[in-house]
Amino acid sequence: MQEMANGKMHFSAPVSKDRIISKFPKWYTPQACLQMKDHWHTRVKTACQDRTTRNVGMKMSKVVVVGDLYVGKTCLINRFCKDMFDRDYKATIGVDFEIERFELSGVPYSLQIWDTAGQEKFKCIASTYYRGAQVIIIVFDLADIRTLEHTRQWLQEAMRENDPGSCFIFLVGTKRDLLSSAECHRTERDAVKMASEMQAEFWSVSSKTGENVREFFFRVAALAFEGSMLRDLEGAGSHSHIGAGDLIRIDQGTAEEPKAKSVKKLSCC
Ligand SMILES: Nc1nc2c(ncn2[C@@H]2O[C@H](COP(=O)(O)OP(=O)(O)OP(=O)(O)O)[C@@H](O)[C@H]2O)c(=O)[nH]1
Repeated sequence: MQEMANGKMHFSAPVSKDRIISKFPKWYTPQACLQMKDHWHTRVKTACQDRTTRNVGMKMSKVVVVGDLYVGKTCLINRFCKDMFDRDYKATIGVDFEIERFELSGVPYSLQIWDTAGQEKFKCIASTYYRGAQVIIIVFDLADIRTLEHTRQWLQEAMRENDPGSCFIFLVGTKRDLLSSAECHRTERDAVKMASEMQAEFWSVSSKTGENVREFFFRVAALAFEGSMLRDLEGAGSHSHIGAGDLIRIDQGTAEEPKAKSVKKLSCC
């Protein structure tokens, strides 16, 4: 770490090369995407070139992953964060989280990714962690259409704790490796309709093969980062500055530093 002029710290350890995002990542399908542009917002681009922005500290957004049990939430997160896939099912008890570090257009940025339990008996605990999300990822199993039908309910529950105008919503179908291309096409058509209704961006992935997983999380990181920068810029008027929003403030020697790739388990047990 390195000390800043204002007494705050930022991480000096370089972000791993495969987490550097320089070009704006593309959507999965134009029929259900949150933004069709393929470049950073001009104000964000300008702010990223500013040294003050680059040195301001670590910005972070909260991402909450919800959906029925067994749809593959944990596997999705593990494929991206640890590049691993476990065939054996272990139910999430309560919630877990991972912190994943990125560098976007030269600016350090983190996603705090919350994995919640899909099982009914753990819902009450998991839902207490929904608050303050900048991104909500609703996961369903492409091979089990009932889980797509339940996504409306998951969205309602997540939005009960959040302001509709302040969240990016993603609808993600998992296990595409289990479907033939004709089956996949049919289910994706239904999912695109659902995503449009929810004003969500749709993605179709396989955590087993890794197909589209990295692309998906890069898209999440880019949209969340840009949204958070724009919020800061809007409030930048006379008092604020870039990074004032979700900046993690770390004073020298405190234990507040989130360890990259650290995992926390929180449960009722
Ligand atoms: N073939 C295939 N199996 C998958 C995929 N993703 C997950 N699975 C399997 O589906 C099962 C459930 O995956 P999990 O990630 O544990 O499901 P979850 O949604 O986190 O479940 P809860 O923690 O109970 O909410 C496991 O046996 C995984 O191996 C995938 O992309 N392809």
